[in-house]
Amino acid sequence: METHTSLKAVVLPWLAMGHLIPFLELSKCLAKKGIKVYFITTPKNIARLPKIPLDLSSNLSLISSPLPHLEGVPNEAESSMDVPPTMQPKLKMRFDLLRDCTAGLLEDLRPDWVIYDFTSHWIPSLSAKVGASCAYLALFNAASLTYLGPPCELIGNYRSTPEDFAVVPRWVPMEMESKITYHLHEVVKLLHSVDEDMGTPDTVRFGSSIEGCDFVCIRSAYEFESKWLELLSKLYGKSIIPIGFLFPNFDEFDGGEKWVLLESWLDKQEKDSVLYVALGSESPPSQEELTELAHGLEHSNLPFLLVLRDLPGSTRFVLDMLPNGFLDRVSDRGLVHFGWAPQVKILSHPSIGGFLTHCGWNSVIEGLGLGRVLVLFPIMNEQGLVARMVAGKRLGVEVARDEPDGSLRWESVTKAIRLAMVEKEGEELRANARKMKVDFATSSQNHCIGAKEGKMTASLDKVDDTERNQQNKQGQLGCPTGGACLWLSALVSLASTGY
Ligand SMILES: O=c1ccn([C@@H]2O[C@H](COP(=O)(O)OP(=O)(O)O[C@H]3O[C@H](CO)[C@@H](O)[C@H](O)[C@H]3O)[C@@H](O)[C@H]2O)c(=O)[nH]1
Repeated sequence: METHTSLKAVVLPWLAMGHLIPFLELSKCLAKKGIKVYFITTPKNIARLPKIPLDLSSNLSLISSPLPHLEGVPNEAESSMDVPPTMQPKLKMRFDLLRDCTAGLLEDLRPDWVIYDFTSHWIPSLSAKVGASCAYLALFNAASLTYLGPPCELIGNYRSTPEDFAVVPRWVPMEMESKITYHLHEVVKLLHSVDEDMGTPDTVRFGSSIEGCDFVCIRSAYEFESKWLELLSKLYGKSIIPIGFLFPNFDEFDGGEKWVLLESWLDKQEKDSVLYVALGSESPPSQEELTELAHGLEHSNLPFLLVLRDLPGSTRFVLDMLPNGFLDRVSDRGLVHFGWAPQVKILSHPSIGGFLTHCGWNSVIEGLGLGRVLVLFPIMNEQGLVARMVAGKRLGVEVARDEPDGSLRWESVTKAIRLAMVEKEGEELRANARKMKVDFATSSQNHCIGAKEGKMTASLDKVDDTERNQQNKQGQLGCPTGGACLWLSALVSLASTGY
């Protein structure tokens, strides 16, 4: 195995479980390659992460960086799952207060590379000060990122009305025949959640992160969305490295006592019979959504495992938001789990057949990576775009909502669940999803077939630095300069050879 013992990388994810987990997976890959990795996050988030495998602990250090206080954010809130959606922008402002402390750490650690998330769009200038190169790790898929647009569009915020967002963007060529766009009601909801006084908008964070980096790593693969990856590279004017799906190793997750109970219930169910229902870490359903979801599950007459968490900052228990008598009526075939659930372990159980998901990219990867057919139930962020992409690939079915207001009826929930899980017309979806397990497994093993099959790997070793720089300027190769290429080639070889 090729190793890179002299290289150091600092990794700085956003404070959200859906970001901490894949950043940690990438860190583990790099540590396996002999790169010394410093993973920076807050104390509470460190405690939430799976244990670092012993054989990697000498190369992978978790650095605890306490969050400074910010008025209006509870001191104990260290992750997006600790605050309601309305407080997310404030949590980002609190995260921005880590800038000085991060600058100090970079001075001390003197890394070759910094790998950062969209929230820390201030990393490129800090990296430059210590002579480090930087890579932005994008955790959306390429189709969604393409829809969001190039950095100038994101920073300029040129799309301003809901209607602007409900059409396929002008930079997506007609021949792509894309149907990936937001529904009007999704945009209205998104725009309502943006408060002008809440610091740097997400669009600017995304745009500046893309603009400032030496290259973009993306959690996807060429086999899955080659056309989107190619278009995105053109749009960004720099190359992007699809690093594969970073599928988490579920053996490393300690399910604890919760898992013992869940497993014993799952063991009693028939193979492929149970629908797993979970809505991620930061997308709480509204009262209307939860009511209709519960009635939809009830009327489906199928076994299910529903995961719910209390809304952060709310005085109301989520249990009290369920319809009266629901738990009793479904007790013979449904289990409701309250609190954080060992999701990857659950999804890997043979009795799980399908996954009703909010379409967070991690959940979609985890569901498809285990061959589960998806029932697509987007709630916020880019999730509507993910739902349309996955439905377009015939890997799942989206729960229909009423236009124009996006209201939900339990009948649509029941219909989508039954189609995906048992109806004859859903057989193609189930077969396609099962096949994805094989595709994702191969891709995870190889850690980014995309890069292997793409132009990057081939080009890298053949061009010298001058040529690279020229190509880089033209946006053809996107290879960072000088010694940085060493690290990049480590990443690319990691991508192409697996570990
Ligand atoms: O009870 C739980 C809840 C979540 N998870 C894990 O937490 C992660 C959740 O990630 P994801 O499914 O992507 O959901 P969110 O964290 O809610 O997603 C945020 O981050 C994603 C990646 O950027 C975006 O696609 C979403 O829109 C955004 O809301 C996954 O690994 C889950 O396995 C658990 O293990 N147990």
